[in-house]
Amino acid sequence: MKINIYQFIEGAKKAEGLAVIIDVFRAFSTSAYLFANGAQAIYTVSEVDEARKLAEKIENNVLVGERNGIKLAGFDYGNSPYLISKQNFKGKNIILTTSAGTKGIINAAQAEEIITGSFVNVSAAANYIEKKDFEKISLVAMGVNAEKTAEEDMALAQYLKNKLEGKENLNQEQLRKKLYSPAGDKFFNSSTQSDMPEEDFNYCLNIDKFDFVIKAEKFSNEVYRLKKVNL
Ligand SMILES: O=C(O)[C@H](CS(=O)(=O)O)OP(=O)(O)O
Repeated sequence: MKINIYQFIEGAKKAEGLAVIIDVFRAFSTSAYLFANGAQAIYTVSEVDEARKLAEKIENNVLVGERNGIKLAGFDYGNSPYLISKQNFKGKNIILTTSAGTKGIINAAQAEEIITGSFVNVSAAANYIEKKDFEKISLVAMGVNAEKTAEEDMALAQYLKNKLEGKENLNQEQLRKKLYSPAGDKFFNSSTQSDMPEEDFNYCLNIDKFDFVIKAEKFSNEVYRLKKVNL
């Protein structure tokens, strides 16, 4: 198995074999909490207008999304795993657009298969990858706004690579210490607590809270559908 680590949209475009699109803070941590709280499917789109248009076609939908971390006007929820974890989404179809994570999925069209990457289900992803036995694994760290390295996304890429290669990893305490600052700074700003609450930091770094994988499948040219895969 050959494992490559890529970054940003260009990295997603290069992804081959099995692609893991990584967004720890926060899109794919939030996605896991959405599925854990009953979401039926998550439709990911790049652009805000596309999300609004899709909402006219998909029944029983809930609009979730942000730009610069702040909930979008007219959307039901922002991208906070903590706030999402307080709601029941049983049977709901989520329409999700975020600054980095959802764009990565749309751009990984050359990959044979796409799953999401976050700490909350990293061991499930590793087990899934081992079972699937692809020759090429592409780990794509989406970064901040898909254009600047995010330490937490690179940390997940390295953690997953280490796991697949049977190497030692940081424990939860060490990981939280490493990512507290500057990576986690955005969660400790008193003026943005309603969009990026401090609880999000630990919610995103709760290693292996969930034992399912999130797989992305093409729904239409501009839309991928995420589904929960139990191992
Ligand atoms: O909502 C988030 O935390 C981020 C905002 S940004 O990329 O850091 O500007 O969006 P995400 O797509 O979850 O990385």
